[in-house]
Amino acid sequence: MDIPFTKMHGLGNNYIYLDLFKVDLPEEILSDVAQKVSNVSTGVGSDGLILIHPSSIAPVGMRIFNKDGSEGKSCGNGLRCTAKYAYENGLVNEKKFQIETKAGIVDAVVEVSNGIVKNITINMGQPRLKRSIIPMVGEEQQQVVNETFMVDDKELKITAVSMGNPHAVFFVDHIQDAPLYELGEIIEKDARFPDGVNVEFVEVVNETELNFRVWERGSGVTQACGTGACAAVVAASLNNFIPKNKTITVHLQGGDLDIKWDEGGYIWMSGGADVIARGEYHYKS
Ligand SMILES: N[C@H](CCC[C@H](N)C(=O)O)C(=O)O
Repeated sequence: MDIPFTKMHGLGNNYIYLDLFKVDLPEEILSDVAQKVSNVSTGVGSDGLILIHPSSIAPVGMRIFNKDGSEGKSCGNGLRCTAKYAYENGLVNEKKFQIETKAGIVDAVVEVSNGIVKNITINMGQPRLKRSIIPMVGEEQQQVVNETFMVDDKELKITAVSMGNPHAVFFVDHIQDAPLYELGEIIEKDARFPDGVNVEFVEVVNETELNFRVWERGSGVTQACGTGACAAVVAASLNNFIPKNKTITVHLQGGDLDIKWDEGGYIWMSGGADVIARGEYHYKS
């Protein structure tokens, strides 16, 4: 099956995007397509697969599948790329519009120059903080802020945040010392997270800057994670490392995102998105 695709990235967090306004794929092959197309040797190579699809509740919808074929519920970098694609390909004709995700509907605003989307701001909604919603085992109504979290014989301090997808945030003194490869996969698959978890290590540079690295559920280390950057700002604020309602610059491996947790409790994410290539993927089941 030959499938037209667009490869796009947000700060190096790259996905293969399929436009389901133009192609139709059976639900049962999506996970297999995600695994195969993401393979850098035998596929196109990416952090996963994103579907831009018709929606009955918004002008456009977005679904994300990780490199391992698992489906996530939201994707910050993916939402910025989806907004860019939707505007530049005429799926929407306003600069402000909504996008449906499995984590709920988000509001997008695109900044355009000569018909090209240069920057995208997304209202990512409100963070979910109760253990039962993260989800994380333990007292259901509790939040998880600066809690002791033992991994083998290592004592870590965890703050857990959901942006519709689960994030485990750990603060470190120096980002270059973050145990991304030693602990990323262990924590991702820890039984205390029934659905698995995205794992972020964060260094507080000052009260308006964070350094950030991520091990993603289902994809491993990526250059950037938009929902993770939102979770990092929420966690830093909950720990009183940074103020609320101020724009925080998050320095990710692939570049910077501006994030604000506003007085209404909404998280705003602003950053770029780029097209890498267009082509035709020869999928074999
Ligand atoms: N890279 C994405 C997050 C993917 C999340 C996915 N790994 C999961 O929740 O399973 C982002 O920019 O927000």
